[in-house]
Amino acid sequence: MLKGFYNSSELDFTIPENKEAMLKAFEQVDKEKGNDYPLIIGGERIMTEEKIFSFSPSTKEQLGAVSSCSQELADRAIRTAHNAFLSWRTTPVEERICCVRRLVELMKQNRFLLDAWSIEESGKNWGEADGELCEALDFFNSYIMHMRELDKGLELMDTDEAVKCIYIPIGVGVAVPPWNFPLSLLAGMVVSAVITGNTIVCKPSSDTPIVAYKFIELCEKAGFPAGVINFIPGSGSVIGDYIVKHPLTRFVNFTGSKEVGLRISRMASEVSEGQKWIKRVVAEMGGKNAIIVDSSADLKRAAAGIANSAFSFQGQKCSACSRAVVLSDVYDAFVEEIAACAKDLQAHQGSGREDLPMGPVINKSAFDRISHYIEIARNEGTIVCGGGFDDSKGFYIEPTVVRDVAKNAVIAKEEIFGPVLAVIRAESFDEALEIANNTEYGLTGSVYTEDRAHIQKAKEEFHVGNLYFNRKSTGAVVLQHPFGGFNMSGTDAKTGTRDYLTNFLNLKSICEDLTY
Ligand SMILES: NC(=O)c1ccc[n+]([C@@H]2O[C@H](COP(=O)([O-])OP(=O)(O)OC[C@H]3O[C@@H](n4cnc5c(N)ncnc54)[C@H](O)[C@@H]3O)[C@@H](O)[C@H]2O)c1
Ligand SMILES: N[C@@H](CCC=O)C(=O)O
Repeated sequence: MLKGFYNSSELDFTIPENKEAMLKAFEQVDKEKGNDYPLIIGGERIMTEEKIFSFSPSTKEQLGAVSSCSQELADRAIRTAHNAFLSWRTTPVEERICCVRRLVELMKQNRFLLDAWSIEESGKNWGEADGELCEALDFFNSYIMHMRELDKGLELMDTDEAVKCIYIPIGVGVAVPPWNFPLSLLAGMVVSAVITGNTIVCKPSSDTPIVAYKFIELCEKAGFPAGVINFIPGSGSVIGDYIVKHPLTRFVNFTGSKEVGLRISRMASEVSEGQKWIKRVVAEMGGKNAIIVDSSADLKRAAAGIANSAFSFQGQKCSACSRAVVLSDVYDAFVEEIAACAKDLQAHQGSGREDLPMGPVINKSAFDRISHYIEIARNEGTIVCGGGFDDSKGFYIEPTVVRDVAKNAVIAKEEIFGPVLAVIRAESFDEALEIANNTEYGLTGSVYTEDRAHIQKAKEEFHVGNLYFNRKSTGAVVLQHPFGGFNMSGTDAKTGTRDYLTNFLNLKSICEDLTY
């Protein structure tokens, strides 16, 4: 069934033409700086008095402003999406797919500009930004393939009656993505909704609204009818609860923190006046991911993989490793290796535009939260590398390695979402597994080992949605490593898969007695 699907390849920025194209895209970003972006409801562009300002985390420079949606306009967006649903739901699947295919082409044509805006707003480096664009393309291509299959309905038993069981769309969805994958996660939410025949109201993160707007503009150009995709940046506290509780909202697709995910889940379970359905919620949330380093592991390889998992994009991936659980007999040797990797990264940190291995964290509030955890770390272990932070020019935090952290320490239990790694000692492989599982989360995990029996044991007992061996815990690739977490990490929706699309579909079983 996967015949014909291929993963998109990331650009090689050592090729001069690619580098030049990227620099040109930054020039274009500079020209566009300071622009004002509207809401888009039913194809209409609406400017509001209230604004959300986007800032570069690398330099603190203001990049532009987007209109901020009120509850009244959010109501209009949901009603508009509801009206658009009445015709979009019966639009043939191949017509919907045509729009998505045009979107794929438009994304490719606008690749450098999308990458550049993503770098500017989120502080990621070039490779991370382009990797994200590839992930978005992979989502689209996988959803095209899955939708064609789903459109055939379920295979049923032969009978004298005419029977079929078909997938039908369910209604208006609300997409609430995070800022850390401002393009791929938002785009995946939008396209999974509309390719299945639903309509969507998208509320981007207030940290990355411009790259979101650029994507929605391409959706319009791709030919999705007005009202099918609506764009309403807004504050979570002003319109967040409102759009979740709205009686015409049929499903909510959320990715973000545990706190907001649980709030959405609670709000969505309450029935509003006039509501005729049980709302569906996809909520992909945080992690406190562990990588186990076994006695038999290649320590250099483990340290390199863990440094990449813990510090790339400044530890701001839900899949990032924030706990290294290391067997006692290799503990000291491993700490030396990981500290050396972190020191090397520390020397290569700068703005997103400089395209270095490490950049800034997203904003002042993240900077304050992470630096607060570093202060806690000083009392909970020994910092062997990093520990410094500086927000004079942008929001920079050094890659920080903390050794001798107890398994129940605060920095071993809470999601920090920054470049801070706790190194925890385990006396046996069984204890290492117990420590790895000892959080409320269950998103990603990895084990570095050459012991087959330990690999087998971890396959059975390491309870995470994405488990890896002898590699980093980040960088899931669509349809190679379907992504989604257990426990408080979320609903395990596994983006990119056929199962994922069924979150947004009903199955209708139809039977006709032919003897009548
Ligand atoms: N599991 C995954 O696949 C995955 C992927 C990326 C990020 N994450 C998690 O996301 C978090 C970081 O992202 P973040 O800081 O954007 O998370 P967040 O929870 O602060 O915000 C996520 C989104 O929710 C919106 N929001 C806030 N309050 C709301 C409300 N009351 N109602 C509706 N929407 C509301 C925000 O504006 C934003 O668009 C981390 O915890 C990270 O682990 C998880
Ligand atoms: N899917 C991404 C993480 C997304 C969350 O931030 C990875 O596998 O690294």
